Amino acid sequence: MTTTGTATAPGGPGGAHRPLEVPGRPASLPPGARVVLKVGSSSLTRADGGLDLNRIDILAGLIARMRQRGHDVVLVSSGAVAAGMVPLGMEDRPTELRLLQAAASVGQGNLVARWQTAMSAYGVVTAQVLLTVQDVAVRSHYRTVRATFDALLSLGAVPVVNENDAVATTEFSLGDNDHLAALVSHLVTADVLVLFTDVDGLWTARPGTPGAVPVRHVVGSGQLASVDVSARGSALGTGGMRSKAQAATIACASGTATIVAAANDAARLLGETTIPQDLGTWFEPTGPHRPSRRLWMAYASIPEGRVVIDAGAARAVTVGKKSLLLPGVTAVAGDFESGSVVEVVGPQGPVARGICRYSAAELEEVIEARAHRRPGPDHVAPVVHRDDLAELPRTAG
Ligand SMILES: Nc1ncnc2c1ncn2[C@@H]1O[C@H](COP(=O)(O)OP(=O)(O)O)[C@@H](O)[C@H]1O
Ligand SMILES: N[C@@H](CCC(=O)OP(=O)(O)O)C(=O)O
Repeated sequence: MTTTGTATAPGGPGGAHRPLEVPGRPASLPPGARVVLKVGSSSLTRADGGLDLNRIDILAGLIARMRQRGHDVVLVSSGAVAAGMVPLGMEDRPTELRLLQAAASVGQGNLVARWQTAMSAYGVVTAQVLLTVQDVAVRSHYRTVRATFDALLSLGAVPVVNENDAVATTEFSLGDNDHLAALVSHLVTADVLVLFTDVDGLWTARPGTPGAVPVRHVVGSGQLASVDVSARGSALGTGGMRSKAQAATIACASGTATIVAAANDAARLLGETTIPQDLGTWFEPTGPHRPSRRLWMAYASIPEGRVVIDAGAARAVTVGKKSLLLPGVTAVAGDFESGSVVEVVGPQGPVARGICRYSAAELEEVIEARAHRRPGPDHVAPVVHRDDLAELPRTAG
């Protein structure tokens, strides 16, 4: 993790945050709500390339007003690659990793400098937080990052977060900033996640497609089954609407309400206390706020293997809220030690992640003995105890 910040903190909302319940589509941002704002590359760049300074200034002013109204705000800002393209004379977003890293290295400094200039004009202190996948995948790092965010928010600063693209590799990158914003929402126990983009929220198909209409309210990921998010995003964005729907599902599963909206509507959404009902797509939380260890296991950890289970065990784990027991395990993939995080896969796909109390070799021995109808090792412990298990939501696409 890399952090840099400007000098003086004005104080402000900050402090210990007790998560709020945000049911339905509220008429206003709940007082004291902790908000993560994510702005996509497409919303931060001008048509002719280069950063859209006007947009940054408008958003900075809105963030300052939110802080005055008592909200803690974390900003996840894309745009490093886009900001680096003009100085490096690149006309199109590069696809080669080393060129992406070069563009991001040039652009990130410029990007955060712009945010700092814009926010300090409103008296807001900003802090740059650049994260790598290891910063969230390794449990001890995850805890450290959480403590850093806590400290920054309690001091009244607005963290400006991005992936540390200069050192990210394709194998280990966090994917896209929608996913990063959902992870950051977990890290700071956000009440609301706002994903700003270049369209008015989620539509039944890419806006402009004949018959496509906006979806204003989503309750549960089942509703996403009939929505087409397959069209790719803008020339500068990475994940399109699919990654936003997935991020919303991940945030909502752990108590964070999510709105996907056009950055053009930022003033209507954040400038007043009331939230217009005809704007963006509101995703309702589908579960309560969860302890950070479970969130880390489910969404941030990198599983070291897979434990395949039958339909009965999948039901016991998901519907019955039970521990995973040995008889339900049908196969194992990967070479992991006991105590590793594994993905638990049912007949319909992944259902949970958890800490496995057996090594892959021990589980294989049990499965082998069962297949040959001979007595197996005398194990009694659950494969994954309920306390070490985190269910996964079904995500869009
Ligand atoms: N069902 C859909 N609803 C809305 N937008 C969609 C849909 N399917 C694809 N898109 C595309 O997703 C794009 C936004 O994603 P992206 O370009 O990655 O934005 P950002 O840079 O803000 O992350 C929109 O410009 C739109 O064309
Ligand atoms: N970290 C990259 C952005 C990656 C990304 O997900 O971009 P976007 O789809 O525009 O939110 C950058 O700053 O350019």
